[in-house]
Amino acid sequence: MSTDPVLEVRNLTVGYTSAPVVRNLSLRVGSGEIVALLGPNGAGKTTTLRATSRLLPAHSGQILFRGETIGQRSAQQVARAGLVHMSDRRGIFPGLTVDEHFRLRHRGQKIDRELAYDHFPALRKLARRRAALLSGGEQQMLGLGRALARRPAVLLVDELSLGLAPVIVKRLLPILRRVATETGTGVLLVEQHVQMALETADRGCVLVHGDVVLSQDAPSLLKDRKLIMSSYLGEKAPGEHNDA
Ligand SMILES: Nc1ncnc2c1ncn2[C@@H]1O[C@H](COP(=O)(O)OP(=O)(O)OP(=O)(O)O)[C@@H](O)[C@H]1O
Repeated sequence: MSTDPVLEVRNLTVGYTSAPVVRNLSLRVGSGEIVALLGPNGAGKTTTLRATSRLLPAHSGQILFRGETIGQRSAQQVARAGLVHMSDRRGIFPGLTVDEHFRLRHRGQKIDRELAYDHFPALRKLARRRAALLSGGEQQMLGLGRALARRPAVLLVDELSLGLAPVIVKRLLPILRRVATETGTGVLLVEQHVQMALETADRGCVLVHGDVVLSQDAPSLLKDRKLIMSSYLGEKAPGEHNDA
């Protein structure tokens, strides 16, 4: 894994009104690195991702993508340049088939359909099925397939696990790991399954009330997972059998 930063967030302050939701947040994602952004509900994780992909204007701070500031660029421009945001809404069109999703351009950008199927071979036999009829896990594969087929330099993933059984998330996260390691894509991952996120990630940041309270390598955070969950995430750590 290289440590070249493909994404750097410096002193980001952002919110929806004059009151910031996230304050002075700084983080770096290296080439081929997965960074998990953890935190309780309402901590500002989604807001951070939205500001990073320019969907939400920052109050202050800098976002650097491949070493260049993107503060003046639109969300569309940064998406085309390779900073891809996979939101919790997944970008699924219920009336379109799987294959149509992979043929459809994304903001004018062609999608590598074969690459999408290579990542998710299970979708080949569902090619003609409309997205509305797919299971939640299959829909997530479709959204992730579309995102990965654009060969992102940086991928922002918001709640891969939303509405899905942990067993499905457990199958999807290794695909992210493989893509990051093999292609150098840097991944910023918001994930509610703390154990699984840290098993996949290289590093983790814990965000509480808009402030980064902890930033460490994933194995160290995993060791202290129970303490972190009770101290920062406002919940008791579930037994291994529940979360693994
Ligand atoms: N569009 C919006 N307008 C106003 N406030 C918002 C908006 N979206 C989010 N917020 C507020 O900003 C704060 C941070 O929300 P955010 O969605 O970033 O948190 P989160 O850490 O992703 O939480 P969760 O884990 O519950 O998804 C919350 O208090 C939320 O109510």
